[in-house]
Amino acid sequence: MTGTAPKEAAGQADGPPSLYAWAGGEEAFLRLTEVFYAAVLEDPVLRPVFAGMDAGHPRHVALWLGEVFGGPARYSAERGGHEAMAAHHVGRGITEAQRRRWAALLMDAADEAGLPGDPEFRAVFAYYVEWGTRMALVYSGPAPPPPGPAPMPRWEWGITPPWLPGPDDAADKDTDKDTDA
Ligand code: HEM
Repeated sequence: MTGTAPKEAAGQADGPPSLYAWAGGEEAFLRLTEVFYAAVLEDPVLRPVFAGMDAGHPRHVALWLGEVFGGPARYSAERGGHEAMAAHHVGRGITEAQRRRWAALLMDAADEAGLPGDPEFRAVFAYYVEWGTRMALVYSGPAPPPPGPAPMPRWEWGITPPWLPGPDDAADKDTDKDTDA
């Protein structure tokens, strides 16, 4: 199923809400990674990679994604931030086939977990997933970037902000009324 963004996330007064709020907050990211890793463990390409994963892994990735998309900095506080996340991928030798399957299953999981299906949200989501999986490939490969503190990636709406009804729409309606009268 594909969801719609909750109305309370609209936040017109202060500009667009964060991607995190638009997605549905902590609960939505926890749902997403739960659905995703259940599929990963059934998948012939990815099962061998994740067979021995930490039981808390889905939750940790939910915290990471939440922080990337503008939520609270919980991955940084609880799991060591970017440096620790990158280190989890070092030496794993992820293949392009595994990367692609990871990205494809996460997109499917976004549908199944009911994340917003609007083109703007999904475009930014896909942008991050493409970038993030390619970075995981680089870190897992033969010449990873040197370890060290690096800023947490933070994703915003960029050139595809969400569509929100604004004051201009209301003004248009008033004008129509005046014309009709
Ligand atoms: C946007 C892309 C990705 C994100 C956001 C991501 C996120 C993460 C995070 C946050 C961790 C550390 C979790 C913790 O703190 O315990 C992690 C670990 C890991 N990641 Fe990724 N990852 C991505 C891509 C990939 C890909 C493409 C693969 C392989 C196909 C992969 C394989 C792994 C593995 C095997 C671990 C260690 C799991 C464990 O033993 O607990 N990741 N990832």
